[in-house]
Amino acid sequence: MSADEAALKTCHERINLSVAASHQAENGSVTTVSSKESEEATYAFLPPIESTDAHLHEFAEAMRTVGKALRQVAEGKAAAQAEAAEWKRKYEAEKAAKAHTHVIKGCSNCVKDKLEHLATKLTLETASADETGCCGNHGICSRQILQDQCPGPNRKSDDRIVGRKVPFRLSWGSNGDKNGQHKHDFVSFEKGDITTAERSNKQIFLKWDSPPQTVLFVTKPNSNSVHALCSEMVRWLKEHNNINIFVEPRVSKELLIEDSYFNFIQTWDNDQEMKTLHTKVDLIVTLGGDGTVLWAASLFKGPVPPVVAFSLGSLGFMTPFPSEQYRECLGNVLKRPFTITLRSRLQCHVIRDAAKDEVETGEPILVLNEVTIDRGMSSYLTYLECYCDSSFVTCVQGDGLIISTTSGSTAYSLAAGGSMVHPQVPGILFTPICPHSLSFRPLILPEYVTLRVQVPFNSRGQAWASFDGKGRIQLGPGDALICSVSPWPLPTACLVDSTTDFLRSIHEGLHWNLRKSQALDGPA
Ligand SMILES: NC(=O)c1ccc[n+]([C@@H]2O[C@H](COP(=O)([O-])OP(=O)(O)OC[C@H]3O[C@@H](n4cnc5c(N)ncnc54)[C@H](O)[C@@H]3O)[C@@H](O)[C@H]2O)c1
Ligand SMILES: Nc1ncnc2c1ncn2[C@@H]1O[C@H](COP(=O)(O)OP(=O)(O)OP(=O)(O)O)[C@@H](O)[C@H]1O
Repeated sequence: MSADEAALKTCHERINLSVAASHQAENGSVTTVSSKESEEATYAFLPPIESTDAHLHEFAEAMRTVGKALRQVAEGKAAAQAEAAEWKRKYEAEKAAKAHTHVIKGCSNCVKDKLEHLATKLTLETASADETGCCGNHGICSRQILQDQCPGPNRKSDDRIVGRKVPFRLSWGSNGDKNGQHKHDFVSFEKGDITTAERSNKQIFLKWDSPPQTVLFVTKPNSNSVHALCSEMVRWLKEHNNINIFVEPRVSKELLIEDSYFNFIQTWDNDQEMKTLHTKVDLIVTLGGDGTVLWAASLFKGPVPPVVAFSLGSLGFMTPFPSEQYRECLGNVLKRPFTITLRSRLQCHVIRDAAKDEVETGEPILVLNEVTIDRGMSSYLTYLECYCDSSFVTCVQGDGLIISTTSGSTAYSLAAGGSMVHPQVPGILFTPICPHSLSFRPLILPEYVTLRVQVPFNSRGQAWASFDGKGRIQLGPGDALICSVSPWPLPTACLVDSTTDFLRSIHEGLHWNLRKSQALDGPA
């Protein structure tokens, strides 16, 4: 072997070592090596080569540059990961602090004590009604909590418009009741609002303690048939049931232009007033398709009153009530117990330049169907790093990713190959959009996890997040989206029950597994 060949071999070996070190660095161990040490190591691997061969010299220089570039990439990634971990820690701390404040603000003692009291009653008391009208068995009454509400800063001004919400009770049933599991499994209240502190896996029934007094109408815009039905239903509810009516500001104007008869309807003037709607409204009626239910859910950033969704769209997965029979349907819902589906929602935070900035303290964006991160107008693949709690899930390379609720499983996620999931199943769907990989199957994760989707610093393109198909937000390298299940689900009234309604929607809406039956004649 000549001196030049020997020098070239040494050079190759050292470059391989350098590349291996960079790979190791990418896998996380780089955090133990300072950048200076790393720089020195690179030069130690590749000392200047004394050679008269110009090509060999050029080659060695090029390889040194490659080694340096690899090191820089690995170090950049490791730094980003370290900073991302730090930001997640801050985020969790902030969340914990907020939760603590919330509990204190919400007069934790009275609510918690009542819940504990009610839970004890659930297990101890007999089925006979007590003096508050609560059976104390197989359910929770909102009455005690409502009667004992802590005075809030806006209490007086809120009460001026309409009275308090009427109390109701939730109960559940399933064939498995005999095994006693129900003792640990209940839907809870916070000042009369439905939450999923402990999610029920049973069919839930809602029973008013006294008839509802206030109904909010949410209607699809620009539709004559919807407008006509809305005005008819408002009249009927007022005249036959003496119900207070709330409508959106747009609808209020339309109804008042139509007839001064509608002077009694109420609306809101600004976001602040809108935020207190849940304290005044007993029931929401939607007139439209699934998009109108999504819209209604988006008006409530916290607790949502039960929704009765009338179908005036083409598909209607979440709109089981036939609008032609509104008198019968509304009459039943106002007077009799009815079954509800608790549809979980996702709360999303966009964190800018995740590795560096402080936690965004803004309100979360709530979605009922899904949050989508896609490539927008870009013709490049999206490149997204996904984490589930502190575990790395995968890198998405493709058109994007859908993080969906079970209610959204029949929407965009389904179109991208995700499974259809019953809306009461507690889970989060993780569905890639056109992944450039043969083995990227969709996942369903448990409901308690927090997902983080991050655009890495070395991503070629931008990414775009959209929420229930609306409100697109651009995500640049370093930005991240944090997503977890909200404590505020959307309770939707069922026409029959949760499962019957779900199966009807996939049969009628999608013609699921519709196939002509085989003829009897044929091979024996
Ligand atoms: N390729 C796709 O299938 C695709 C693409 C974009 C958006 N979407 C869906 O559209 C939703 C927004 O709905 P929109 O009405 O405001 O927009 P839209 O008017 O464009 O309607 C989209 C369609 O999705 C249906 N849909 C909505 N939610 C559904 C659900 N939970 N289950 C079954 N079908 C559902 C609607 O009935 C409608 O037919 C998004 O949340 C997303 O899930 C689907
Ligand atoms: N109250 C509202 N205010 C503003 N926009 C609304 C409202 N209700 C619905 N929309 C929007 O109108 C669009 C159409 O609504 P929706 O999906 O209910 O009707 P549709 O398209 O006729 O029904 P389907 O989707 O079943 O065919 C949706 O994008 C939705 O976001």
